[in-house]
Amino acid sequence: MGKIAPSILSADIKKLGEDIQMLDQSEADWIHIDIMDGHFVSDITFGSNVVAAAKKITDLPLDVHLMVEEPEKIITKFIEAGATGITVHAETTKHLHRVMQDIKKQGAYPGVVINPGTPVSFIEPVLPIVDLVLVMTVNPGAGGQKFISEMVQKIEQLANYRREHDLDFLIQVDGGINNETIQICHEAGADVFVAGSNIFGAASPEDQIQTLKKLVN
Ligand SMILES: O=C(CO)[C@@H](O)[C@H](O)COP(=O)(O)O
Repeated sequence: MGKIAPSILSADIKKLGEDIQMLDQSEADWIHIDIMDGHFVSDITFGSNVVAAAKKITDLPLDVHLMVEEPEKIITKFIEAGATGITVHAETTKHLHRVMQDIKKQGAYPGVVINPGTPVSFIEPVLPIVDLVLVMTVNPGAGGQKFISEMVQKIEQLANYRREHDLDFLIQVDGGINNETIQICHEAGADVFVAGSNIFGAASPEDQIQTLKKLVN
């Protein structure tokens, strides 16, 4: 069963609460929240207060994607705010293994993210202890970019690794996901599909979530 995780980066900030409530009533499986610090990526987005506010109005899992330097300094704040899972870029910390352990210890699922320029081999040592691997299919920092098709082989590589080593982490993809690329990623072995502009730019976001879900189920 493929899971759809709409990214609220593309929601209408003027009515973020309403958009989150709309997702809550839709067929979305998770809500994806992009946290940017203005250092690892150039933009700045939400803080843990947004996660805490979302938690009050939805029962959907809150999937927090940290695009921040030194994520170890802020994971506790986001978990206390209600994050169900935290994904951390492998490029942002010298202590990736410890951060994954700490996220788990604090009761959230640990996820590791790799940029398009980072190979799967870089995160092999943490694969046995993560619940999720996010393959960025665009360079992080903004919604609405074009899917980088070379990333499909990374999804296949991870799916093979998972099978060969009898592991059970989920494979998530993020960036440029639409009706066509979602099927390519699904066939390659991805399980969780983040989509921002494709959902919030649609005439009916609820219908588009349904369409994406049908394509992977
Ligand atoms: O993490 C990011 C961007 O850095 C994403 O979650 C985007 O929000 C995806 O947007 P679309 O490519 O689906 O518009």
